[in-house]
Amino acid sequence: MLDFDTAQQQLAAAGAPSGRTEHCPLHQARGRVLARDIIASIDLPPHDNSAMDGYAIRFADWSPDARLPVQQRCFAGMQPEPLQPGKTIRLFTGSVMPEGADTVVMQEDCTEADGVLQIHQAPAKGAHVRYRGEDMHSGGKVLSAGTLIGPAEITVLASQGIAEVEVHARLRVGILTTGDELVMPGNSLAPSQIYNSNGFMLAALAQGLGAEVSCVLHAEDTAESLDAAFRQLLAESDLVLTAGGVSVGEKDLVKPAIEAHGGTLSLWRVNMKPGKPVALAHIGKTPVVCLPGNPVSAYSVFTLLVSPLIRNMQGRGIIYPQVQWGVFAKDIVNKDPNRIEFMRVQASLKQGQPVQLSAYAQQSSGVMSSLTWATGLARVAPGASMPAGSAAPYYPLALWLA
Ligand SMILES: Nc1nc2c(c(=O)[nH]1)N[C@H]1C(S)=C(S)[C@@H](COP(=O)(O)OP(=O)(O)OC[C@H]3O[C@@H](n4cnc5c(N)ncnc54)[C@H](O)[C@@H]3O)O[C@H]1N2
Ligand code: MOO
Repeated sequence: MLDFDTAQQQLAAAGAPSGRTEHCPLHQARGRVLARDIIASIDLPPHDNSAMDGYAIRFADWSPDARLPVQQRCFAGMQPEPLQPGKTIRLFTGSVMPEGADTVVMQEDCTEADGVLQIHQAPAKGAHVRYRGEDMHSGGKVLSAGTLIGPAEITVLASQGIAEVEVHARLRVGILTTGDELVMPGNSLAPSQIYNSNGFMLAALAQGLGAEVSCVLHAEDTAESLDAAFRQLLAESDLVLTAGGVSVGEKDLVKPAIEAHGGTLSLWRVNMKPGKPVALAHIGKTPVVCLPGNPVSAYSVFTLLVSPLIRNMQGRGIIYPQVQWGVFAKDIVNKDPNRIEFMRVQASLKQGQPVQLSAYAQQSSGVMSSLTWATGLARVAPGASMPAGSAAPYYPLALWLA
């Protein structure tokens, strides 16, 4: 059996970014991946300015009974006059600091009457001033190529006046399910049939990572149906995912279909539970990853083994999200002596305590209800007995499926 961490690294390296990039308007950039470093073209803030509604003074002019005539009212967006000695300039949050002023007194700490200011609270020198370039410096790198663009990155890009960014072309993922027992949701079920959940699940998982789903196909268990499906998948996709039908059963037609398209499939038995059977092939440059048919197994394999490959092919700088730690709320046993168990767990946080991990009662790979309940996967070594309170690596789904 292939070691889980080795399998994760080998799969992550099974594909590369296509090199195709495109220009994307900022309002459509959320979820895209930067293709180039972003260098600041302006200092931010671009000038010293006030952090409060108040008055600009020269600190040296202040004394408990000073009376400072108001020289100018300077709103944000106006150019202030140089501050004359012994005077003050009325400012608002974001107003440019006048030349000669070094301190802002907030309006709650003073009173203005008949155009003269009296300050009741001793100011601190330099108070409430935001300095030019204290946030970003012209010429400095503000974002790196490979960054996933979210609201924070969009804020930074907009603040630099950037309206359009160069991003990696969206990764196109094609999905194939197989199995004659499967029926599409929306149809009625005959005896011995079940609904096809893997196709919808894998599409949603790929979209959740920011990939574009090029097609979701279901092939009958015949060579012709699979051949036609692979033709379409390969024409439309950068990465192909299949679910089911590649382990040890007798009706395994996925492997010959891949071989018929010039791929060589290496079937791995990865030492993970759920999710042992995983296969990888390349048809031309296109990686094809075959996931187990059990939906929970396919979900776990996607999360832990396929998501790093997708991030890598998207051109992202971080392909392995953080693995955190938690402690089990109850005693846990992994009865399998050979496979690492990735248990569906819910994490909860209480003040001053380590993250508590509660395992779903039913850990079988057929139990899909565990997926909506879980916040992550906890890793338990083969054969390990973990008394309540013992620490385990925790893979948060919020990070691993993003
Ligand atoms: N004799 C052995 N049997 C099995 C082994 C083994 O080592 N020896 N491994 C087990 C493990 S672990 C898994 S996981 C499964 C994987 O089987 P396959 O990947 O070949 O998948 P199938 O046999 O086609 O299906 C398994 C299961 O999942 C259901 N399924 C398949 N596709 C879908 C779908 N799109 N939506 C919903 N459910 C789906 C299918 O009906 C089966 O119940 O093999 C074990 N057996
Ligand atoms: O590994 Mo299978 O995925 O246990 O059900």
